Amino acid sequence: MSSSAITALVGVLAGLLVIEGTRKLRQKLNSNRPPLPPSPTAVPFLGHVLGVNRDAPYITYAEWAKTYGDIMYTHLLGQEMIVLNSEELAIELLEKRSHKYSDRPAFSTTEMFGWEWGATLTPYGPRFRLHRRIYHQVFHANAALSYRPQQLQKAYEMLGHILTDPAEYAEHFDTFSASVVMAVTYGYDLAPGDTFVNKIKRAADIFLSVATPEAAAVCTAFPFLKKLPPWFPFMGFKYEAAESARLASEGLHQPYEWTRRKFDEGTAAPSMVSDALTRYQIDEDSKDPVLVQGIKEAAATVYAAAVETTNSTLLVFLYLMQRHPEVQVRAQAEIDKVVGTQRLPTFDDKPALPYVEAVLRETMRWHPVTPVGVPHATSEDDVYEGYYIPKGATVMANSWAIAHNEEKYPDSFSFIPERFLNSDGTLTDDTVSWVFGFGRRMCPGRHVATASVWVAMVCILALFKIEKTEGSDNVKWTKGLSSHPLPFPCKFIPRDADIDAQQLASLISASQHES
Ligand code: HEM
Repeated sequence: MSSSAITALVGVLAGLLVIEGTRKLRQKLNSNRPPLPPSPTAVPFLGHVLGVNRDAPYITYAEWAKTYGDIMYTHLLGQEMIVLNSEELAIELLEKRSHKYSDRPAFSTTEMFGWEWGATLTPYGPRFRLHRRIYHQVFHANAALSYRPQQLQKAYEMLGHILTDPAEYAEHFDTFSASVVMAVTYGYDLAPGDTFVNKIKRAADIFLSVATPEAAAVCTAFPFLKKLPPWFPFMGFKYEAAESARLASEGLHQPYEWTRRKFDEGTAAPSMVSDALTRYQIDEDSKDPVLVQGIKEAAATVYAAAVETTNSTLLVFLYLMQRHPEVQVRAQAEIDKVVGTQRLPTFDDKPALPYVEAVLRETMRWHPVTPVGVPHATSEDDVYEGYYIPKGATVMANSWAIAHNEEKYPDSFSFIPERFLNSDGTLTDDTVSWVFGFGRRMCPGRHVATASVWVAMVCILALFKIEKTEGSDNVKWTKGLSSHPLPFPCKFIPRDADIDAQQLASLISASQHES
């Protein structure tokens, strides 16, 4: 649903909200509870819908924090929201009181788009615990080490694709991110152009671009909208919802069934799904349908949660590199000293490359690709520092505001990897873990994610110099829950002018011998 459609809908239907808003307000005035957190002035009953920058709400919230403080209350068409604008507060509530703050808001559009099974959206309860158990078993820090050979292999393949076809780098990033995820989740070896994952990708793309929180808020406030046909004015998004629902259902079952077949034949490569089938001794799906459904849900969610975020981080990295040749020079000097020029980097080099790690951390800090994280929700009422936090409120930790906390990150809009280095060149303790969220919902794939982004970055820096070209300064950024630059023109110049596919193959072979 477009922004103008939402605004028009809001205008037409505002009157209905007045009745509902009056009822809620009366209820609130009558109770003896403590005050809500500070809040900007709202349009009566519509809330803050008109004051929030819809393309980048996190910027509005960070601005408001200067006046109202780090904890704020807002509401959007009756949906109450608490915005946390500091890392300390997010830890205080989302981690230390995680038993109350680990639910997810019930987006009324989720089911319409066919994503009601998504682990990222699951309410805090038994299904959530099953998903998290499966994730923990396969993605905890030590388990994540076992995926490094696949990650390295896929990064080397990506270098070959960029070398032969640099203009299509965004597609190569995507293939890299998707192929790591498919290997890790299903043991599936994805080739470029492979259509196996297109369904879940398309379903995730539709959901992320169309099922915005604003569309959800409108449908929640006016449930009858869900019943209107797609040809009804402003309801065009329902065509996309129907397509998303069909694709999401196929994406939920088909990749699982592929791995199940391989598992039964005894030819399945190690993966999250085959690990779960072995661990829970599921020799037949009918033996424990609830568990099998949980495995399918956890696995299919990984694709949606991992590909876009990994890919987005690589696009931010590229954007920063073409603007900061001095950072490339320093990183490449470090790589050349440790790795040399007769092979490519491997994970064994990681501890000896602190500057490259600092570039990774500064990239994730400079522009968090999920700027308001993924919203949590409260499952109970709470009181914090005298403020009332209602049950059912959406709670957002504003990563954007955390990234731009000038006390912790001075000159925060500048890209300065050195901020993560001590004076002796070793790394500081700040791993920017907050970009992966907080508490019981914190990203379970963070160890896999940082390894994927690190290996892709270090390999690109080892082989190429990235330069601006015409159009490089005209970069557009995506809007919504996930934020990253849209592909922009830039040059990948091989650092060794003579390198060709054959020489790259020799470098790869020397590196594999080394690792
Ligand atoms: C740079 C890449 C990534 C970033 C920035 C990122 C960030 C996040 C964030 C902010 C959340 C929400 C946390 C919260 O609610 O507090 C999340 C959730 C999640 N992430 Fe990631 N993620 C990345 C990559 C991955 C990867 C590679 C995987 C899987 C291998 C993954 C799997 C998940 C899942 C399943 C959830 C939902 C967890 C839940 O709701 O309980 N993510 N991620």
